[in-house]
Amino acid sequence: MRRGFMPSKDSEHGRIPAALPPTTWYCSLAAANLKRHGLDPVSRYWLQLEGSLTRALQLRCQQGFHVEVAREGFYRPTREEALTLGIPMGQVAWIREVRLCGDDTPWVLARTIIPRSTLRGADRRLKNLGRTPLGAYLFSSQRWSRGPLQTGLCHRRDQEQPPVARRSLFHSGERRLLVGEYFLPDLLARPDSNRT
Ligand SMILES: C=C(O[C@@H]1C=C(C(=O)O)C=C[C@H]1O)C(=O)O
Repeated sequence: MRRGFMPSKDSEHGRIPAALPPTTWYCSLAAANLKRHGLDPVSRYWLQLEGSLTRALQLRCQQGFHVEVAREGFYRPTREEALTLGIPMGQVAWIREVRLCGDDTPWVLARTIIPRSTLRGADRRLKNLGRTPLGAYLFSSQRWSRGPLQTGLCHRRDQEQPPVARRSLFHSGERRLLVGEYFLPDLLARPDSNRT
């Protein structure tokens, strides 16, 4: 196994970052752009895209789209994530980390933090998504809506890790969850990447 990577049972590519890179979050694309001048047009496109990311990726696939679950379970969010969600420090939450793959290639890494208080009633189903994309659940529901998108600049260890990310809170009444989406170089390098 190459250092810093884990093997993937499902992917033939063997280029899958095991851990998400540390990321600095900015309240807008404009704020992030002040730090990293000249964010390229393809990154800007994905960072600002409205609606379901799953759906947008599915539209770019020739052979198919699938979700690979890297880990799912009750874990402790970071302090910063707990603050962003307004949950007590140290309280465990349901954490889901996945790879969104187009044509068998990982295109996006996603990390979702779901507080325990969100896992009630019908939303208990959020623990049982498995390979069903979270976007299919959130965007088919009338109850859930998305807050503003933050832009993340990633501090990567190597060129195979995602350079940029975006993050937003989803709300349903008092319930919240936090979705982070990290764009991998294979997606950003596609010639049709920012064509709708
Ligand atoms: C929020 C969405 O759901 C996507 C699917 C995810 C999952 O299955 O865990 C995670 C993040 C998203 O990119 C979306 O499609 O926009």
